[in-house]
Amino acid sequence: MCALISLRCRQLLDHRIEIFLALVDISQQFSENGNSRCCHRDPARSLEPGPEGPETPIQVVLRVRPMSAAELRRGEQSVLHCSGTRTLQVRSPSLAPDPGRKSHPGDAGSLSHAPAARSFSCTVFTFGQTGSGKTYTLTGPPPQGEGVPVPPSLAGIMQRTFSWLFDRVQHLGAPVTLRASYLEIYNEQVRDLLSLGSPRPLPVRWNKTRGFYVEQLRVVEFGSLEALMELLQLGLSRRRSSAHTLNQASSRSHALLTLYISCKTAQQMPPVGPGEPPVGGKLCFVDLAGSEKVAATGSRGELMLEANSINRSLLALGHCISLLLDPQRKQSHIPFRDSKLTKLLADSLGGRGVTLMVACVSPSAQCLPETLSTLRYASRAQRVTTRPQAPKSPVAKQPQHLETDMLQLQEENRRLQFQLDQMERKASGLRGTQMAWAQRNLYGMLQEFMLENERLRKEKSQLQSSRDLARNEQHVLAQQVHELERRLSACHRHQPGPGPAPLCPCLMVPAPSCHALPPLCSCPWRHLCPLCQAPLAHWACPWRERHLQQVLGPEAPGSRPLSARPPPWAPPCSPGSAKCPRERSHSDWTQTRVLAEMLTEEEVVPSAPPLPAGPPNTSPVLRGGAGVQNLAQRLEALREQIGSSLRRGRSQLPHSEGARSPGQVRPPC
Ligand SMILES: Nc1ncnc2c1ncn2[C@@H]1O[C@H](COP(=O)(O)OP(=O)(O)OP(=O)(O)O)[C@@H](O)[C@H]1O
Repeated sequence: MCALISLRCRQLLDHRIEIFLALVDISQQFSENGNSRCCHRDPARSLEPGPEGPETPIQVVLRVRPMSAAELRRGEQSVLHCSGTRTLQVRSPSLAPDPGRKSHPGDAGSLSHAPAARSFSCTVFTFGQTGSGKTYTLTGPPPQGEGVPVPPSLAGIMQRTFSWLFDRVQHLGAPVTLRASYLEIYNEQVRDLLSLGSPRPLPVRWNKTRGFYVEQLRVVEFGSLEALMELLQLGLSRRRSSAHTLNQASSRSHALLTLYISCKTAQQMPPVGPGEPPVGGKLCFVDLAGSEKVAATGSRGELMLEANSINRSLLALGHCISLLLDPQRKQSHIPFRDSKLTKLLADSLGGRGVTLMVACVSPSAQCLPETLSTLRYASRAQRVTTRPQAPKSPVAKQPQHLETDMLQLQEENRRLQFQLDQMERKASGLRGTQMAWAQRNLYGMLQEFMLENERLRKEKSQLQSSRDLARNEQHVLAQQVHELERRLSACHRHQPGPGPAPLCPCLMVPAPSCHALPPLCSCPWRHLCPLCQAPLAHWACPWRERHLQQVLGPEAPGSRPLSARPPPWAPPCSPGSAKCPRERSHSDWTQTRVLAEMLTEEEVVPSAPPLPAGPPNTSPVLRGGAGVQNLAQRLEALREQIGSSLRRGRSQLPHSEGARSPGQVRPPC
């Protein structure tokens, strides 16, 4: 026997445990043992851990068991020969006359193992014809009797891995929790091999975080190698097996033993629901039941039904593998739901784990067709790639993911329903035990659909209620904002005034009505005298009265009562005013101010009269977009105009006022 794998644990920065799956030189291990052979490619590249993340091919190795006593008794010949570590030779008169020929191109010879991969989730599974040595490879020979230990050289992969693991955990020094679960898939039903009572069928469920998992599966914590070995023996003793022509102790079920390795400290572990395995490293050993030709094994009745179920699930597995090989199909749907086996291996085959497959074959000439079929299977499987990733902690689901998941599940349900209908039609032609078996299976599937739908409905209602909550929260927030705004404006209203309003220096009206409305104040001379440019804050223009008369003519501030004057914030010339020869639109004026404020983000106080009347402006005043761009151009033009008009005004306002006629300095309006 050999040690195909060894495990290494190490503490990660994020305080979880990572498992390294290190493939060791299998050929050496096998030749040490001497009673079996293995072929693989490139054994030298074995111990270096590979990079995490990129696609990693499934590792496939081949094991050829020695001829059994029964085969020798029957006078069968051995037709398989390993030459070196890379080539399997087949000597079969029926196949080809050339004794040195490879079994077929690219099969055993191309069974390779790449540099070791590492991941949290590792799977080792054995497959091959019935009696080819799968169980033996994983668990070694059965104990010869009470208290007679199996020699370490004959121990199976599992026992070797267990002792290596304990060794490493002790050296690691960190507190580590080790747990195990052990189940079998018998006649498409999952049974817990570690259950306290008698094993009963358990449902397989799916969720985003865990993928497929078995509900209510017992996960047992263990602290010593002996305890783990006991769990293994307990499971092995409960597993279904029967005798047939090719194997006296043939396993009638697929068995999955899973070890969960996680950090012990509570704060380093995400919360785990009752019965859920902990998050962390995972190592799964899968002993597939052997494919069998019912005619060759002589199976009848119950045995035949078992064989059919085994073959069917192996077929589903093969189907998934071939789809996974196709890069285009890989992106689309892989029918992992077609059987319990493919569901539970979905993660290993198409997911985030590292997988090692051990193809087991018998060297007997009688088994050659099955051997070749196993080799083809292996050859295909080794081209399947996975992308190793650390499992994520079970965080709260994102609603949008939840919705997508639900849609996917519903789609699957529809498809499965269709299959179920078809099967039901087929089953109607069956009789007796076959009918009973078919009914049992159909009923199981139906039950699963119902449970899954129930779960879907629950998740949907959860999603709905979380949305309602969000909406309510939004509503409450809006109300709070509204209330705050209301209070703020009330505060402003009740603020004490600044005292008696000063008079507007230009029009001599009380300032509140003019200056208290700065954004809309249209008083054109609020800051600068339009004639001499003196700042209004220091209104000291010696010609003030005359300027005002010049600007306003007979409408000068002192010539009529305040009440009769136009409001100071109105544009100097009202729209449509007959007195204004160059009429400007009031809206132009306002528009320009709004725009200027918008562009400069400051209060804009006009420093000159509004625009001369031009073609009607149709562009709307918009915050942004083409309208704003047009207006910005117009504003620029306006500035130009104001500048030139001011320059002109200044040049016409020399310090000797006698050089000027009154009409000359009158602003445009
Ligand atoms: N490497 C080996 N050395 C010696 N004997 C072996 C070896 N491999 C298998 N055998 C023997 O071959 C027989 C069949 O092995 P095993 O039960 O492991 O086959 P299997 O593939 O698991 O069959 P099944 O699919 O029917 O369960 C057993 O008697 C076992 O002891």
